[in-house]
Amino acid sequence: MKIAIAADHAGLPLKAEVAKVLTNLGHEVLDLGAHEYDAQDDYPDFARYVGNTIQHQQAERGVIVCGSGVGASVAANKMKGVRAAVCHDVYSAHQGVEHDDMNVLCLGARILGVEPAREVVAAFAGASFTGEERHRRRLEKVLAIEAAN
Ligand SMILES: O=C(CO)[C@H](O)[C@H](O)[C@H](O)COP(=O)(O)O
Repeated sequence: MKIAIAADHAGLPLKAEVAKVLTNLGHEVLDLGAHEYDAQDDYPDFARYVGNTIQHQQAERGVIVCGSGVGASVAANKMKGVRAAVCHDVYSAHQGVEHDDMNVLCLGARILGVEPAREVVAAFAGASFTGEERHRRRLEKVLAIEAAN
């Protein structure tokens, strides 16, 4: 799968680990920066880069890393077609895809250690939307909210 990743200054060190995990799992990683530390980096810019690649079908999924994961998810969810969430546990990371068709995982590098982050990223990348009727019904309702606003 093609997965876009990005991070602000706070998420930069963890982004490198995310890239390694995904590459080792056989995914194609599109690294949208930051590529060097700059304390003036702003997380909405990186959320937008990832969201744009998903909107233009240049990647199926994305991972955005900031300090807490919160800003990245708030910004990414403003973009049509993006379903982002902060997940710092393995269950949410796979269930969010399986039930909610989450396509962007947001991580907080100031919260989550490297080892748990590796497992969370692997769970996210390894999961698929189940497509069960109740999940489709709920997803349609989410998409209707998006379309109406
Ligand atoms: O955690 C974040 C947003 O939820 C981001 O990493 C922010 O950029 C964070 O606020 C960074 O804080 P800093 O004091 O500018 O390093």
